[in-house]
Amino acid sequence: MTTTTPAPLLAAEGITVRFGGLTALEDVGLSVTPGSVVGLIGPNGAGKTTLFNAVSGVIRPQRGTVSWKGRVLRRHRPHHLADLGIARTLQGLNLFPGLSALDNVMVGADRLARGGPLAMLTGLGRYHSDERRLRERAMAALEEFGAAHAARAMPGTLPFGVQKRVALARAVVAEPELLLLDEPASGLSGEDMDALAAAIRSFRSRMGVLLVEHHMDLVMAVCDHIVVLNFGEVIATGPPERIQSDPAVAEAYLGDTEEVGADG
Ligand SMILES: Nc1ncnc2c1ncn2[C@@H]1O[C@H](COP(=O)(O)OP(=O)(O)OP(=O)(O)O)[C@@H](O)[C@H]1O
Repeated sequence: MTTTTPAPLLAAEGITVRFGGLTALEDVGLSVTPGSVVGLIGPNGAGKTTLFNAVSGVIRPQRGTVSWKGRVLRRHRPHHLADLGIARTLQGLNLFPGLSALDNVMVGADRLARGGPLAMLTGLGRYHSDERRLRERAMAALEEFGAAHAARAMPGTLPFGVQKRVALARAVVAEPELLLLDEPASGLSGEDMDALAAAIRSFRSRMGVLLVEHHMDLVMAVCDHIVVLNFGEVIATGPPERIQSDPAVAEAYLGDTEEVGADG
């Protein structure tokens, strides 16, 4: 029986990033195929955020390429991601403080709106013809993440865990093909953490996921494939079981505040 690996949605190859004399990444690669959850882990300062930023177009590597569906992205910037079909959540929540939770999610649905974000917010353009559809879709996204009760609330009045659910709803409401998650578990505990794990697992049927995360329980529970960085280089790749028993990974984490196989 032959199995064919699906073509990657996202492929980063040979990424090298230097900040002055410091090499943050040296010849690093990873890929995310449709329906897979890829974890990017490593001790503090390993280069995870730098790679996330290179993939997102926040920084431009000195060497290497980022490809989307086989096409090299030469000058992409973060604001191009939505049009490509890529969504991301950042360590900060980045919710608009003056908009209700529902309106925040509707802004995320902008890719589906013909009127664009400005038209949607100001009532101009085709806002009215699209509004009900978008509102329903945004509400469904809030429901999916257990935050429908917060729809009318301003983000600042909501508990942190609910704000994170709103941010996640905003990221996926436009049905991206790839979701980039930067430390989504930070600041979460208990029920919120379980809900996040369930949500990420459920994404498999709809999109690929790249997860940068310190919380090892979450990484091991939801990832299909893990890439481990240390001092800007890939030191291990593979499924969670293999990573958990890899001596090089254990050694990299020695002395770090995070322990592989334990809570982050
Ligand atoms: N803008 C910058 N200017 C200079 N050095 C930087 C910059 N950004 C990151 N670095 C350095 O690059 C290296 C990799 O940093 P990066 O933030 O990517 O690591 P990380 O794995 O995300 O760490 P953490 O888990 O602590 O967030 C570190 O040595 C860091 O100090």
